Amino acid sequence: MKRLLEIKDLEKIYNQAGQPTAALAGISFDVLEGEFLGIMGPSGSGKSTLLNCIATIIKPTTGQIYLDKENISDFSRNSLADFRGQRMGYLFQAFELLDNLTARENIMLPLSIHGQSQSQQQEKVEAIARYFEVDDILDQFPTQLSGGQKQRVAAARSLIMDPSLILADEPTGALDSRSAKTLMEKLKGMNENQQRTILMVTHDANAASYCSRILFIQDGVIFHELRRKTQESKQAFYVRILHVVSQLGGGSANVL
Ligand SMILES: Nc1ncnc2c1ncn2[C@@H]1O[C@H](COP(=O)(O)OP(=O)(O)OP(=O)(O)O)[C@@H](O)[C@H]1O
Repeated sequence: MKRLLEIKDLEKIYNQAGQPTAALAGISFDVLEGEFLGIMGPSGSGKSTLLNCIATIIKPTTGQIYLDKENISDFSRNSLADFRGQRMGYLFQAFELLDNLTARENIMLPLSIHGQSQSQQQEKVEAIARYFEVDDILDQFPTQLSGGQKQRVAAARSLIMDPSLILADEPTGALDSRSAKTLMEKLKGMNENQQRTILMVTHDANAASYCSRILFIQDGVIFHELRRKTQESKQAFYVRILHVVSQLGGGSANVL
């Protein structure tokens, strides 16, 4: 399978009160097209820094990130914004919906920015809203929606441009377990049926058990990797994830 994302010797040094601190300490890995990769690790291990470097929100100190063989650290500001919008979709813990726009307008926003016709936009929005089971609330505003509905609207928005890569940072972090399950099943469905590539940072072992592979990071480097075996049940994979989590000294699914 094709390598969609290549991370090479990525280092990010922050200055903390005059002291250089390595949030990423030379991390390298690849993500294959169609993978659902989880990133787990203790608080402060560098997960968000890694995701934000890939999202081109922050610049690494050294190292390279290739998306589809293009070095995304080489992009000029304008092409970067374009690139971000079309090639990557983002899903965050805090939904990041615009409260003064309806669910429909929120989902449509990336399409409007990239100049698609109204009829094309409507069709696409309705299809993706049906998939995420938010088609009946499209004309409501975010403040009228439950947390689960908001996150499914945000997920629909992150996928509306057909991005090559979806970046998710704690997408279930603010959801109750039932809403989290629905969201994860929808994302997994997109991954399996449409070969969408997803990279997800999570503290939640249950959400992580939907992944095909998990990288555990600590002190800005990879210290362990788990791969879901062919035919392995989600439950059996979950138990293996918990085992690694407990070895890290957390002892509980939510401590990482
Ligand atoms: N803007 C910043 N300036 C200085 N130091 C930072 C900055 N952002 C992160 N750090 C430091 O970099 C390290 C990694 O932080 P990061 O947020 O990537 O970890 P994380 O694994 O995502 O943590 P959490 O699970 O708590 O969100 C930490 O030591 C953090 O204090």
